[in-house]
Amino acid sequence: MPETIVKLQDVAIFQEDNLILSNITMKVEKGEFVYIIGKTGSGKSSFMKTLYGDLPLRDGEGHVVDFDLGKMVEDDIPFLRRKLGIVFQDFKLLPDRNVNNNLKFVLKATGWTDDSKMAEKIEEVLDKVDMKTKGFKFPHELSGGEQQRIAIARALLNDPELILADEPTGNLDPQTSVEVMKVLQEINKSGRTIIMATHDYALILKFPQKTIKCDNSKMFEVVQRAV
Ligand SMILES: Nc1ncnc2c1ncn2[C@@H]1O[C@H](COP(=O)(O)OP(=O)(O)OP(=O)(O)O)[C@@H](O)[C@H]1O
Repeated sequence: MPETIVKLQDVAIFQEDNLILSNITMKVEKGEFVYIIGKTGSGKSSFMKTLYGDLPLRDGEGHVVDFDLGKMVEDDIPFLRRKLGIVFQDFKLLPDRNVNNNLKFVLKATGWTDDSKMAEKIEEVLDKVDMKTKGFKFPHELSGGEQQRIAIARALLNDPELILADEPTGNLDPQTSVEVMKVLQEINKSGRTIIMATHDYALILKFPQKTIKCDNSKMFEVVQRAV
């Protein structure tokens, strides 16, 4: 039996009073890799924000991992986020501390206390993104692609059931984008579910996966060649 990670039924998404997307009905099963595409302003980020609880669900039914978005209150949001790994276009690393301490900060904030277990986990996630030797570097000492790998490592810290990546290659050159995509693909192959918003169509063609388009306030699956 497939395990459903995201289930939306007749969802409408608003920014303030503006309807951004409507009639969204979809399921994402465990292990899937799904692209969300669409032109600027079509609602990709609003969709992602709804999934990670940054935009409240006002209309329809939505389940993300084992959270009912419609019943969630403010205090539930951190618990939802612990089940998610979120990756942004602009990396969002803390500039005042090195990679190890960026990762340790997240572990501590999510309840980890044992120093040796934290060190072990940090080594494990850095290894997954091929950055094991860069733990003592500060963010400004890393390239954009390396910073994004660290951001992906950070997203893996709490073994998330779902990774939400909003334009993860938006600030990267084409070659570095491909390298970051390979990392995401490896992570997906190890069984993790990934939803990635992007407008990089070249990347989608290179790494074809299920693709859902936001257009004219609607979301629908597209076949690759019609992208
Ligand atoms: N915080 C906000 N308050 C009000 N309106 C917003 C807010 N954020 C986004 N919007 C509006 O919602 C619509 C969808 O924006 P969204 O950021 O979801 O699109 P997007 O597809 O992610 O675009 P991009 O590719 O440029 O990131 C746009 O019309 C935008 O102006």
